Amino acid sequence: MSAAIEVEGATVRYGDVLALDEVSLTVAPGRVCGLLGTNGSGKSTLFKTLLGLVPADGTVRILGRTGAAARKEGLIGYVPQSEQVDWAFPVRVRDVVMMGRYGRMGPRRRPRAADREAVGRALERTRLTDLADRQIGALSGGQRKRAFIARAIAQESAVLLLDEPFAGVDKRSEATVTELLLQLRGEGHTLLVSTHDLAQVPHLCDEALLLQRRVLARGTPEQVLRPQVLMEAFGVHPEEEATWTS
Ligand SMILES: Nc1ncnc2c1ncn2[C@@H]1O[C@H](COP(=O)(O)OP(=O)(O)OP(=O)(O)O)[C@@H](O)[C@H]1O
Repeated sequence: MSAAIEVEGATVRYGDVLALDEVSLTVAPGRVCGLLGTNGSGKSTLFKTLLGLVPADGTVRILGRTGAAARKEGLIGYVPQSEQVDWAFPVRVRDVVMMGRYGRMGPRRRPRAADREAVGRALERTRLTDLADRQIGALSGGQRKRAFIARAIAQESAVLLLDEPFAGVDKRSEATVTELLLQLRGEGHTLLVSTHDLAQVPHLCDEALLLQRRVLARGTPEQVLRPQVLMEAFGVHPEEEATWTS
C-alpha cells in the first residue's frame, strides 16, 4: 500500500535561515509517527510544508497528492500549536469545531444536519459537549487543545497533523488526548504528532523521527529514544529528563 505521508529531500529556507535540510519521512496509512526535536528544530515548518503552506524543495506527497491539493480536498486535519491561535477571537467552541466542516459546505457555509451531527459527535468524543457554547478563550489549555482536536475529528480527514498536542495541558486532558489519538489510529487515520514529551512516545507512536533541521534518527520509538542517540543529539538522557524544555 502506498504511503499516507511521503516526504523526500524537503529543504525549506526562510531568507537566510535553513529550517529544513533534506528531510525525508514516510508514514504508512494507519500509523502514528512521533516528531521529536527541540524548539526551533523545524517541526512546525515540516507541518506547514506538509500542508503546502510553505514552499519546499524536494517532494511532498499526502495520499499521492501535493500538500496543497490534499489540504484543499480536506484530506489533512491540522491541530496548530497553541501559540499560533488568537484566543481573543470571539468564537464559541461549537463554531471552532464546525470550521472542520467548512470544506464540505458551499460558499455560504450553511451547516446541514450531517455537519451538526459530526460536530456533536466530535464534541462528545473530546468531552466538550457541556462547554460547546463557551467562548474558546474562556477554556483551559487542555480544553482548548481538545477543541482543535474536535475540529480535526469533525473534518473526518484521513491524515492528522498535531503540533504539540500535549503542551500546556493538564493530566486529565493529556489522558483524554492520548486515548483519542489511539482511537483515531484504530479507525485507520494516519497521525504525525510533534511532542517535547518523550514519555508519550513509546505507548502512542509506532515510529518516531528525531529532527534537528535534518533527520538525526528515524525508526521505532526504541531505536530513536536510545540513550546514546539522545545524548549525542541534545545531551539529554530520557530517564533523567522525560520532557524537553525550551
Ligand atoms: N516565518 C519565519 N521567518 C524566519 N524564520 C523562521 C520563520 N518561521 C520559523 N523560522 C525559523 O526556522 C527554524 C525552525 O522553526 P520552527 O518553528 O519550524 O521550529 P519548531 O521545531 O516548530 O520550534 P517550536 O517548537 O519552537 O515552534 C527556527 O530557526 C525559526 O526561528
